[in-house]
Amino acid sequence: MDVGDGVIEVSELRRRYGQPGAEGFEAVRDVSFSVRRGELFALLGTNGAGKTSTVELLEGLARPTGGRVRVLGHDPYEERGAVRPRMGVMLQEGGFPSDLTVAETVRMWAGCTTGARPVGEALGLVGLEARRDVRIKQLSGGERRRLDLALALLGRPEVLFLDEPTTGLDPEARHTTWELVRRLRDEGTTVLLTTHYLEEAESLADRLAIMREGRIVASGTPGQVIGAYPARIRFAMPTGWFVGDLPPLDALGVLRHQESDGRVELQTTELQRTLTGLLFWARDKDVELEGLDARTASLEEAFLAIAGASAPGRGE
Ligand SMILES: Nc1ncnc2c1ncn2[C@@H]1O[C@H](COP(=O)(O)OP(=O)(O)OP(=O)(O)O)[C@@H](O)[C@H]1O
Repeated sequence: MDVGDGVIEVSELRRRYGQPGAEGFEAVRDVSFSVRRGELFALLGTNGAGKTSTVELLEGLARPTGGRVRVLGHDPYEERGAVRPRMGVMLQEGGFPSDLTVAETVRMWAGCTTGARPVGEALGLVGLEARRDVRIKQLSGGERRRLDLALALLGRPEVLFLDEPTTGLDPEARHTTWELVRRLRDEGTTVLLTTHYLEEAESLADRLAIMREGRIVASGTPGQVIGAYPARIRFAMPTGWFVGDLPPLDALGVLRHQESDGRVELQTTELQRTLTGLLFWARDKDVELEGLDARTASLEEAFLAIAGASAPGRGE
């Protein structure tokens, strides 16, 4: 993986929970990746895969047990003062004083932020201007999430860490947030995102990594990760014809096939070759493949195959 121009550089990172000397539990095991300036990198994985444990090390909230982290060229734990003013962090739980209003909260935060945006501008970014005088305890879960994002953006960060930023947002607010994140990325902000919404990762990420049991088990552009998984072709076998009447499936690049009630599903990593062979066969036999549907794997299918390959285990 490229290093050098990496705004975030992580190599052989490890994090163990528990008392030093005791066996404990290793939540991050030998993780390496780098994120370039203006790139949006998504870290995916099932619950407990180690995403938050990794991101907290990048945010300088804990010291790694092993390996190395650099953010903007600095060790985020040892040189926190050099890095913190240049990063924006949106944690999974904001935790604000519930009696303050939205505007008071932003103002309080601005007091400890260098070069903070004006309150109105920060709230405008996330569509909360109209809620500025509402107390935190009266906000909906989605509005609190948007306030979390406004606070993360307050200091115009060069690096933005977003830990499940759209959890609890309605579809419209989620799309608005995606637009905002895209705009920030296009303006040069480097973004590290964790999310359980695969559509979000597929739509936003320039590159992504999937974690399982503390390790990265797949990484690349969404297209590369998806491309490693078979495409599917589905159709109804024409009346009077059987799968055995098709050209030899392995010669068409088919990896697996199944048939049920006359519906056939073929899996292939060579979608064009398989589809062409199938369509030529149908034309030669002058039959129609009803309900013909051909599609590449989705990130969700790839994710389920990769991340769900075995149950999370402890103590390996
Ligand atoms: N303070 C802690 N002490 C001991 N174990 C912990 C601690 N924090 C997290 N863990 C364990 O480390 C593993 C990784 O947790 P982590 O929160 O990093 O996963 P995650 O991928 O962010 O999950 P989620 O998607 O649920 O947020 C889990 O098995 C979790 O139980």
